[in-house]
Amino acid sequence: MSDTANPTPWAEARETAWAAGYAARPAATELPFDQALGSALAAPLVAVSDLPAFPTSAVDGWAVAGPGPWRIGGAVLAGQVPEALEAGRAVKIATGAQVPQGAEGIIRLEHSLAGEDGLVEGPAAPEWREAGEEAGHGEELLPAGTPVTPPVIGLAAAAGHLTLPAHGRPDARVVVFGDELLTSGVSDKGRVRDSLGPMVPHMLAAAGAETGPSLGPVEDTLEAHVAALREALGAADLVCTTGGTMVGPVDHLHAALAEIGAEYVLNTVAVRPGFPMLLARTGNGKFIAGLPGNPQSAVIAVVTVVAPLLAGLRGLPLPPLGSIVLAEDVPGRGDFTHLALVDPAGRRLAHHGSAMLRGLAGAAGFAVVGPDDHATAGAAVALAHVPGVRS
Ligand SMILES: Nc1nc2c(c(=O)[nH]1)N[C@H]1C(S)=C(S)[C@@H](COP(=O)(O)OP(=O)(O)OC[C@H]3O[C@@H](n4cnc5c(N)ncnc54)[C@H](O)[C@@H]3O)O[C@H]1N2
Ligand code: MOO
Repeated sequence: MSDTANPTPWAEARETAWAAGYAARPAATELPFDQALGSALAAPLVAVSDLPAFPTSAVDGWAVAGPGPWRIGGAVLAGQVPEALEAGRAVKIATGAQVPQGAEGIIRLEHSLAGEDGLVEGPAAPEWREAGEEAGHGEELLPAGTPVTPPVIGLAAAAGHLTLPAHGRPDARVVVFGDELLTSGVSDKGRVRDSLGPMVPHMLAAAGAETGPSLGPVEDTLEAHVAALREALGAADLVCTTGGTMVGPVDHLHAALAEIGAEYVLNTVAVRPGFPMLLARTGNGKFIAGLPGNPQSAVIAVVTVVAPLLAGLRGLPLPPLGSIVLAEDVPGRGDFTHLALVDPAGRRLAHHGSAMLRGLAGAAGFAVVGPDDHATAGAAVALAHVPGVRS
């Protein structure tokens, strides 16, 4: 818990948001692969058969038994169960086919000489994968806690599974506040285009949430804010609001949170930009992340609060920070953390004002300059990734 006079240090805010999500993560259930993707294994992954389940040819060739030359008889294709091979016999075998019992070697097709006399010759070697070579039946393949990535799904399928024990994907919705916002056309006469409504849902999806189109812009009255929050919370585990985090004449977020009985997990963070962000929890355990209205500050709130919270809700560890070598000096921001936009070469981007998205659109992420620090060219500093932005 914090108050605006006592903002939470940035690193602590990430951990607090993650811990709140982890404590509230749904019970693990057996989920189809596509729903388990992006979560963490809630139990070890175990092989349901030997892997491979039978000796499997690694090449296209001739399986042979006994001393050569060998008399050719038949073929064994992938998917078939071959008969045992007698000494002096050769059978054509495909890569991936089950090796017949009694086979002592396989001659690669390109190394073989098959004559019109029905005999084949060539160097025979045990070019197959033994049953259980990769894993034995019942063996633990991966420990609980392993992030479910596409290769984990492939391995699970190979090992005989149809589902994985994992934490389901949280539902998240964006609610955009602000009478001044337009959803089409160009900014003019005091009205500006809503840039957060079209952008933030994609970041939530990249951070592991199930999401849909943003709601709003919501009228700048307390009643409309409360109604929009209630509507979004009816369908979501996490509601991300944009704007209204400060104390301007039409900033109703704090009053709306009080009205619905939500309690702060975090209220302001010692970071620039992004200071007025917040995280609150409702009486029935749902979350509201208040993203500041300035677009870059809103993204910093996604990085600081929302991505760690979603990781916790999926049973994953706190998203790790990367690292980047700076190509130029980056000043600190006093006793606040400074999140500075840098490109992949470690150069600061122009157009990095908190109301701007131009720098962010070309960035590798945010270089982290800690409180009371000043980072110099050549220094390696932490890099905070933006969900959906590869770096
Ligand atoms: N007296 C003070 N005023 C402000 C302070 C402060 O410390 N004292 N902090 C500034 C900081 S830092 C930020 S960040 C903003 C946060 O304001 P709110 O979260 O209340 O956001 P709004 O006032 O609603 O909007 C701010 C700004 O962002 C534009 N905006 C809002 N939503 C969108 C959107 N969806 N798409 C595009 N642009 C958006 C809005 O038009 C405003 O220009 O407060 C400062 N003020
Ligand atoms: O912190 Mo505000 O979020 O600087 O623009």
